Amino acid sequence: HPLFSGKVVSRADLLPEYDYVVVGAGTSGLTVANRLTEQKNVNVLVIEAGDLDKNEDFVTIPGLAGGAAGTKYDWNVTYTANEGLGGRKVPIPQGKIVGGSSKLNRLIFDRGSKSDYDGWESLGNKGWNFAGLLPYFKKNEKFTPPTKEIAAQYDIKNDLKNHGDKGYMQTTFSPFFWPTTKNIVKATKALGIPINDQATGNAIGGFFCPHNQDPVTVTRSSADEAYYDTAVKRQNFHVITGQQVSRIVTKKSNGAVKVTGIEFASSASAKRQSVKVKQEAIIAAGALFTPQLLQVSGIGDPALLKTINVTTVVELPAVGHNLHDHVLLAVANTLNTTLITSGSLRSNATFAAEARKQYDTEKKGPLTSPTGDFLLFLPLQTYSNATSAIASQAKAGKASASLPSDTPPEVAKGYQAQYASLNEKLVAKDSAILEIIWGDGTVILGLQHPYSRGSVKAASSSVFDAPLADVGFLRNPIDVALLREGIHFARRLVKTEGITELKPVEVAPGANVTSDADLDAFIRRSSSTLFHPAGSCKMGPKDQGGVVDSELKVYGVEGLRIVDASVMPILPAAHTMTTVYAVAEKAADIIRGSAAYKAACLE
Ligand SMILES: Cc1cc2nc3c(=O)[nH]c(=O)nc-3n(C[C@H](O)[C@H](O)[C@H](O)COP(=O)(O)OP(=O)(O)OC[C@H]3O[C@@H](n4cnc5c(N)ncnc54)[C@H](O)[C@@H]3O)c2cc1C
Repeated sequence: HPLFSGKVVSRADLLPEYDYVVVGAGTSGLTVANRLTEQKNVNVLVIEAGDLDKNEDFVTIPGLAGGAAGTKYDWNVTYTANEGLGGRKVPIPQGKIVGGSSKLNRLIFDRGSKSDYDGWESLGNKGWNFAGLLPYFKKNEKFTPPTKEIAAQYDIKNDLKNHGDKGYMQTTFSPFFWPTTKNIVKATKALGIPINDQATGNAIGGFFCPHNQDPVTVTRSSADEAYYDTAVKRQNFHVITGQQVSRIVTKKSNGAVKVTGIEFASSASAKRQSVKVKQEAIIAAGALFTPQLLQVSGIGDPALLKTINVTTVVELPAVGHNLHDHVLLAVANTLNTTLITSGSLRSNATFAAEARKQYDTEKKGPLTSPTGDFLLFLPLQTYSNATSAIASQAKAGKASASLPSDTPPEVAKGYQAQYASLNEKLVAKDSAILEIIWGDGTVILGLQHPYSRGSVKAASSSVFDAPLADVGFLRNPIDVALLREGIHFARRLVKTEGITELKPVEVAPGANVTSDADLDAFIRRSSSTLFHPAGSCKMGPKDQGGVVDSELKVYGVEGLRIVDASVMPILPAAHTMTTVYAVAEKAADIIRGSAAYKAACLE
């Protein structure tokens, strides 16, 4: 085809012009593109840098989930050297594939608490609260309750009114739980921690966690199976793969800047090609690549743009700031038990072969489980006795301790409001500070409301040079204190009835590591990512560092919206995929309610 060198997946003809061009066929991009093409008079092109997968086992089989990280389906990028981690560089997997990171992830499908989303509204985003998002959480999913056996064994009850049954995303519980899940549930009860249903807005305490997997085929349900497969036969839904968007093309007239096209290429040296945008460009390239694309297109901080030789089109210094991510820290124990554990899949070839046979023939057994069947999301006062000491430390501290030194004033002002909200979360009972993922002796701690912030900066004027993403982990020492308390809790947990019978012996950091100084050194030496970068083009008032308004429109540019993880003003205490889908479903409704969309439908 004369217009492009990549592959148009859905149709052989790329049109010169589309109503909507979506950048990135990932979790959010496919959701929005699917919903917009439900109206057949509107046409949409999705441009994706990666390719379609070939249904490899590591993509489809729940027990192998996460296996696509580090492959050609991953951008294989790394956060920049992190001062708070002693200069370490932490790899951050990001999907480069149709389906985006929903093809790489661990299938944990959970919502945050009501307080998390209500907090978005309090930061100046009208209508963005739990009640406003609930219809979209439901719209996304087609929920199937657990099998009778699992429900009975674990006493899992789900109120179906909190779930969707018509969505494209298949969600259910895996039909196999690793045996020591019973031990962690028993210990949770012994500690007096309540077990709730995460879908209700009360994702506090313990909960049994659904996964985005199909209950019949027992394979991953990603944005690809859910939103691409169901839209691909529509004549008005076009997808082109293997093409990286290199620039958002804009035009200035009468003082206004308007998007007119999208430019793309298959490689840094390939010829740039472009399509025209009739109504809007919708950016869904993820929390690291979306701000980079804006910057190389001249939308960002003039000081940064000057250093990379890009002419400023729209002055928006907040682009790329407020990047944050959940911090992961593992406290590891060996177990002495006759129960089978997930490590057997790697260490015992006979066991692994039997598990594979069982999966292939019956769709049962260990490979149906991505693990993470039971999670804990704990308020500070549930896992620590140091709440008032840490709350005083935070109150006495300066918000600026969380921020890079070159933070623009409006971003710092917006963060001041976040800091106040984070301080409230420290003492709240309805806000989780720490996640615990039990992995057969390994207690994974996930810091849910980190104080520290970083930024994404384009490294050059070329989108083909990986962006410089400084996630700023542990910049603020409060984050270290919250994790230190987490280690103390992990130790208490394994000394609790339920876990004691597994005879745990701590191997990392090791029982002899007890002083604050030694624990802090371990934390800085070992922390990494829980894979949830967000916030780098946050939704919020412009004078508080917002990049998009509450309709997800980029300030100062007509015809440009962002719909991915970068718009979250502050991370919820939850894994991020489910929230990304809800935001994208809501985004599609916002766009469909717009005058431009309605006018296009009438044409
Ligand atoms: C290893 C891993 C494990 C995770 N585990 C979980 C989990 O178990 N549960 C959970 O809830 N969350 C999990 N997450 C997080 C979750 O998957 C993400 O938050 C979510 O998928 C992000 O969606 P998105 O739409 O913002 O970006 P993505 O889904 O990453 O989509 C972005 C898309 O844009 C494309 N793109 C980028 N730049 C360009 C460009 N210039 N031109 C064209 N295309 C471009 C990318 O290739 C990609 O396909 C995990 C993530 C990872 C990486």
